[in-house]
Amino acid sequence: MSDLVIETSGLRKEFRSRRGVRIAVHDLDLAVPAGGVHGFLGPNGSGKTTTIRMLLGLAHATAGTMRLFGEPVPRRLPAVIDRIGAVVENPKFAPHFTGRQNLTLLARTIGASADRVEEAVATVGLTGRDGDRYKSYSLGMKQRLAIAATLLKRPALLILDEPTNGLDPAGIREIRDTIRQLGESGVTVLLSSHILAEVQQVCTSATIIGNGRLLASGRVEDLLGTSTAYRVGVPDPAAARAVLDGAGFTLRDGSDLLVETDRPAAVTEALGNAGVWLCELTPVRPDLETVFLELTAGDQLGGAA
Ligand SMILES: Nc1ncnc2c1ncn2[C@@H]1O[C@H](COP(=O)(O)OP(=O)(O)OP(=O)(O)O)[C@@H](O)[C@H]1O
Repeated sequence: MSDLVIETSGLRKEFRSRRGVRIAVHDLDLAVPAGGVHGFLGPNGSGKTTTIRMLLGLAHATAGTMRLFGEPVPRRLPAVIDRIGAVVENPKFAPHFTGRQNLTLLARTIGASADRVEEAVATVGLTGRDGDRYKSYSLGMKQRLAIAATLLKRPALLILDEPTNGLDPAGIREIRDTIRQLGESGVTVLLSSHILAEVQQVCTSATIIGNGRLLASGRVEDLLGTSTAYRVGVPDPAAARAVLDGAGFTLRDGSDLLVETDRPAAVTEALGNAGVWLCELTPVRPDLETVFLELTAGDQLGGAA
């Protein structure tokens, strides 16, 4: 029995129109392990929403197979849907009702108890603002209420499609903190986004797609790789540059003095021997954005043909 919460194999989606066939999702093998936050990353138009819509039975797959909690979907979706919460499109809430009233109504509809409303409000950090009318909420609060609504049935899998779209930095941070806490509480979160910096801070694993194709997948640590460059801080960078160059080190172009090496002690030694004293030697790891841009370089907007 697989411990993958989401699994697709050869998943494909073609859109046909008079202009021809557009392949939005291209034989995609997706593997999302249980627990933690899994980033589903790709540029605009790379097929993230289409994939999510297929997983949730909102769009038909042209080919391939999908499993949620080990069950083949869409055929067995009714058996697992109660374990899944999703924010895919803008949810509809009554603008004149408070956040709490909206959640209470929803809880009654799905047969969830009043404690769940309390719990969901607290989890998304809306306690204290849940008595305010929905129409007075900031975009970030609206998005958090949408997440709270999905938590009423205590899902084991939460699928969030671009939850920070249109939010300002404060709103992004609010959602990020909420998502991180959910991941830490044991919920598996699939977080689709094209905003890398923010995703890097919450994801434990990630899948990167471009033009509907899988480009890379794995633990964020592994996707980033290990650092092979160090930032050198010295009072006289020109002198240090000359010393390191003379000692045969590879230096990167740029305003910072960056040296590529797997022997940082040798940098210290070379500079010390020349009487140039370090005040900083910091490993520089590639960030997810760099990895992402390298992987998706050349991808055009829109699906592959
Ligand atoms: N109903 C549709 N008919 C035709 N083409 C579609 C349809 N839905 C999506 N597409 C195309 O499929 C491709 C993938 O779109 P999708 O919305 O899945 O990408 P995305 O990665 O979610 O992008 P974004 O980050 O902009 O939301 C795009 O080229 C899009 O234009």
